[in-house]
Amino acid sequence: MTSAPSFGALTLRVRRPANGGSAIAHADDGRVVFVRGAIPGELVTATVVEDRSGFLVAEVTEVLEPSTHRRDPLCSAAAHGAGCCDLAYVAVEHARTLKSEILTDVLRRIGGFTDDALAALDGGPPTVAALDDAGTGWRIRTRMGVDAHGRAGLHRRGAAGLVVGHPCAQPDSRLTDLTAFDGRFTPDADLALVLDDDGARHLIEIAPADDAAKEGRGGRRSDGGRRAAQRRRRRHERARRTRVVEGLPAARHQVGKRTWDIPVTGFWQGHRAAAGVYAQTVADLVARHTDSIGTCWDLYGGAGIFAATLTDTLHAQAVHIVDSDAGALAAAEATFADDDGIEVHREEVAAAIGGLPAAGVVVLDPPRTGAGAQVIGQLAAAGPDVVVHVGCDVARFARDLALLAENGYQTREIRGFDAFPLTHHIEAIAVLVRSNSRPSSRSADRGASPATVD
Ligand SMILES: C[S@@+](CC[C@H](N)C(=O)[O-])C[C@H]1O[C@@H](n2cnc3c(N)ncnc32)[C@H](O)[C@@H]1O
Repeated sequence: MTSAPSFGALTLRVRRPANGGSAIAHADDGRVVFVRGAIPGELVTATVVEDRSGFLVAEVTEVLEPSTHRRDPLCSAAAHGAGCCDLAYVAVEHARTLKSEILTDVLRRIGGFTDDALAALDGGPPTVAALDDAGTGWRIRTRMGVDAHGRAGLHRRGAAGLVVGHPCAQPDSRLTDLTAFDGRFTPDADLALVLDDDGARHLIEIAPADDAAKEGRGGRRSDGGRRAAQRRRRRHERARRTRVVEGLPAARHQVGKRTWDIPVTGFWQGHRAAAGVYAQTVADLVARHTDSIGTCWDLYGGAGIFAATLTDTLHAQAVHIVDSDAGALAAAEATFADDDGIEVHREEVAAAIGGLPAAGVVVLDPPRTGAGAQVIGQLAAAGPDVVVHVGCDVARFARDLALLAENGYQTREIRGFDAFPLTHHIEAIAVLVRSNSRPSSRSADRGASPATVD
């Protein structure tokens, strides 16, 4: 990557949305320009900030012909340079329309779906649906940083430092009003904040990172470098001291009849409606595609939201939850202490699959990196009849669907969810069925019983 002083400012007609929050235009020489801060249809001037082989990246400096969907930024923090709400300037409903276009586009380009294949899906080409009516104030779990004066703030986009005194529009406002703590946090610490289902706030301070751990923040770097740095930061974070500032070390969340006590520093869906909607969606999609459900796997299962719905709604005989996170699995063990049918495996998914009993239904909910070729190959070799893929990065999700297709699984339905309003992120859930006649090596002992949906 080199800077491109020769390009300077460009005047561009912006054509269509791109995955990742930019919009696509073409420079006079025909090169593709990914424009940040623009809405398809607009005429803008933009400054080139990156010149990569084959395409440019530019940032809007002036909107000459604004879209009717342009809004004053809904997020004060983003308007002041924070990296939180990259689509804060787009009306939330229109952003959903753009996300639907992006979802079908990545399914075509990366997932290998033709227009006919998308039209043939149950429900037709997928769209991105709202999780609830709230475009703002939906987040119940968030992270913040602490500046040198002990004040909470949001990390800047693409740069070191914090934006202080300007709230982000994503969190429930009960979560991030921290003025009472101004000057009282440890400089350079991180904060984990959670609102539990009763509306109580839980706040943990994570001691300042050492220099290696700080690598994971800020600054411009290639995507691969950023992800590696994030992994290193997470590893370091586990070793950092934590201090409960308010509330408890774990927060209670409920889905259906089950409750979980999830560590404040651990993983739970960020949108208050997400866990319930995804659980219902998984149950619905599985029930549509199998009339027998015996043993299931909940891969990357965390605390076991899907294990619960497979057991409680679909009456699975046995569910194996696999996750590498000790905190999530401790929560799962406590929640399922009286369920003989639910077993917890603390392992990497790739290492665990070979040792699990055969399953007729597999739900996988990998992190943003997706499951990848190795895990998809192992999964397909085990030969479940039905696979449900829950993806929080649509490009990796589409790649995993393509890998599943290569391994004999046909996608039947895909649903998109606007689980991160004000940002470009999209959640998608697909159901696939085994379409080849290759028998599973372990299909004999599935112990199937009729699937019913409560
Ligand atoms: C998107 S979260 C989903 C968690 C859970 N399904 C839920 O909805 O709460 C991804 C989960 O994958 C786990 N994870 C990430 N990489 C893993 C791996 N290689 N093997 C096992 N678990 C992994 C994380 O600990 C995290 O709990």
